[in-house]
Amino acid sequence: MSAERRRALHGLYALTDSGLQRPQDLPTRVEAVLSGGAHLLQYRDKSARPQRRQEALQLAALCRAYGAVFIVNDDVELAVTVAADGVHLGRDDLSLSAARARLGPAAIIGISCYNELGRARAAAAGGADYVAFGSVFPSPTKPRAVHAPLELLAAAREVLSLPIVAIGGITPDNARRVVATGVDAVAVVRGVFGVPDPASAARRVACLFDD
Ligand SMILES: Cc1ncc(COP(=O)(O)OP(=O)(O)O)c(N)n1
Ligand SMILES: Cc1ncsc1CCOP(=O)(O)O
Ligand SMILES: [Mg+2]
Repeated sequence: MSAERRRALHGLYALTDSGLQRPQDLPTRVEAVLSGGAHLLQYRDKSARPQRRQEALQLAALCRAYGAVFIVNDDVELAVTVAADGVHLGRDDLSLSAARARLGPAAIIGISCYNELGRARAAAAGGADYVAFGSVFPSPTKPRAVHAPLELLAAAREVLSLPIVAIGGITPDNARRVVATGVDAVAVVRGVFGVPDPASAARRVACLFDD
């Protein structure tokens, strides 16, 4: 992986949630998080609302303006439509190989590995650009997520050379302990979008990483 791509997959990775604000407030909230220093943004909307395309296009433009990476969750066709930088895929989504065939070699493809190192090794061997482990802490956004403890993140860092993302229950108050395991990025929903001041929450997490 190029040094430039490695640098891009580093720092605060903010994930949207359509339940956390009025639809008309989403771009302003995202801009606040980007201005606070998020390096990556994932459009994560589990609904089938027809506005998804328009929202994703708006967020893609904002990310371009801030030099942030724009990732679409689950939906490879939406990623193509809005010319996203890549997609994030879990076990219920399209396979890594099918997504790579559709998106091409330049696309960033992230894979959910839950608490399974074996799944991460397979993703790395299959050409994933990053792997994600979680939930590190209990997550109100995904209450049934399996637990991926800090010790697993540290063990993953020892054996994996591709970028590692930690997710689940991460907030400005606990992110330092997660970053200390050596992960490349922390993925956060409520810790930045579920608070009154998203820009300052984002700043508090982003400043834990060297730039
Ligand atoms: C960065 C990141 N990590 C993990 C996930 C979870 O993906 P998945 O397991 O497919 O669950 P949903 O998010 O689709 O509900 C993620 N989206 N992003
Ligand atoms: C998508 C996902 N996968 C594991 S936990 C989680 C949700 C993370 O949201 P929050 O940062 O609000 O805990
Ligand atoms: Mg998914």
